[in-house]
Amino acid sequence: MIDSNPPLLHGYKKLLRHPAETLGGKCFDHETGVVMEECQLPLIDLNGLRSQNEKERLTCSVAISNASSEWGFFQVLNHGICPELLRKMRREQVKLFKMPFEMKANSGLLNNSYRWGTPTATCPHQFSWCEAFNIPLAKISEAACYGEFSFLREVMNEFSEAMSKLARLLAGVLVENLGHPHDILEDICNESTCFLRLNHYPACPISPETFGLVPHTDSDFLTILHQDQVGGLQLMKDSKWVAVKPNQDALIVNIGDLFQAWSNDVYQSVEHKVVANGKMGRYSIAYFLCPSYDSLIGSSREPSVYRKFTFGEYRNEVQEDVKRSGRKIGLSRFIL
Ligand SMILES: C=C1C[C@]23C[C@@]1(O)CC[C@H]2[C@@]12CC[C@H](O)[C@@](C)(C(=O)O1)[C@H]2[C@@H]3C(=O)O
Ligand SMILES: O=C(O)CCC(=O)C(=O)O
Ligand SMILES: [Fe+2]
Repeated sequence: MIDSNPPLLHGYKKLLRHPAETLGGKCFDHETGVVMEECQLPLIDLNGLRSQNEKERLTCSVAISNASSEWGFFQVLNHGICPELLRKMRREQVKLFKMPFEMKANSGLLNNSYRWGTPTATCPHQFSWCEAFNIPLAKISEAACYGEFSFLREVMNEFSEAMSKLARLLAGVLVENLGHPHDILEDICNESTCFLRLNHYPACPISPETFGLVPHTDSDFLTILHQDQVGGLQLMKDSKWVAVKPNQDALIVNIGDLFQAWSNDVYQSVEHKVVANGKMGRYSIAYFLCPSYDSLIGSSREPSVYRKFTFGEYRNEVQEDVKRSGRKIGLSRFIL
C-alpha cells in the first residue's frame, strides 16, 4: 500500500498496532461520557453588539458572557469574516497539506511549524491522527517562510487581521462584563503574540475511536475556530461529550486556560476533542488569542484561585507534562 501523507500508520505502527485491544488499557481514561445527540451550542448573532439599541447590545453581551461561563463555547453569526476570505483560506490550506510529506516536514515552511501525529504518545489514547501548522503570527509577515506559497502569505495576513479584530471584540465584551476596560488585555495580547493553527485530519483507516485531536483545553485566552462540513468536534458538557454540528455561517469560539485563570474561574476553559473520520479528511483553522510569553497572568479579582504565572511558564509546563506523561495537565498545576 502506498504510504499515506503523512505516513501516520507507518510512523506509529508500534503504538497503533492493536488499537482495539490497547484502547481498554490503563491509559484509557478519557471516555467518561457517551456522545449525546448533536446539541446546538449557544448561537449568538454579533449584529446585536452593533445595534443602535442599548438593550440589544446588552442582551448580546450578556449572552456571550453566559455562554463563556456555562459552556466555555459558543458559535457566532455575522462575525465579519467574509465567506470569500474563508474560501480562499481553505483553498490555500488544502494545497499546503497536499504538498509531499518530505517538503512539509523538512522545508522549514511557515517558521518550521509543521507537526504530525504525537511523538510523545505512550498509548493510542494520547495519539492525535492529524497534521498541523502551528504558526506564530509574529513570523507570518516574513516572505522567506512561504517558499512558493506567496499567495498563502497574502491570504494568511488578511485572514489573521480579520480574526484578530473579532478576537479583540469578543475579549473586550468578556473583560467588560467583569468590570474592566474593554481593552485591558490589548497591552499584553497583540497581532504578533497570537497563533494560527491549520489542522488537517486525514481519513483514518483504523479504530473509529481514534482521536483526530486528543481531549484537551486550549492554552490561550480564547480560540476562534472555523471547521468544515465534515464534523467531528466534540466538547465536554455536564460530564458528557457533545458533538458540535457544523454550521458554515458560524465560527466557533471557546474560552482558553488563560481566560479561565484571569477570570478566576468565572469563564470556563472546556475540554474538547476531535474524533477521526473513517472516510473523509477534515480541515479546520484555529486562531489563538495569546499574550506575549513574558506577560504575567493574574486573576482579575481576589481571592485568586491560581498563583500568578507568565504565559511562557505556562507553555513550558504544558510541554513538560506532555513530554513526561504524554498528556497536558494545564491549569490545575497552578492552583494556590
Ligand atoms: C499533545 C498536546 C499538545 C497540545 C496539548 C495536547 O495535549 C493536545 C492538543 C495540543 C494543543 C492544541 C491547540 C494548542 O496549539 C495547544 C497549545 C493546546 O492548548 O492544545 C496545543 C498543545 C501543545 O502544543 O502544547
Ligand atoms: O479541529 C477542530 O475542530 C478543533 C481543533 C482544536 O481544538 C485546536 O486546534 O485546539
Ligand atoms: Fe483546541
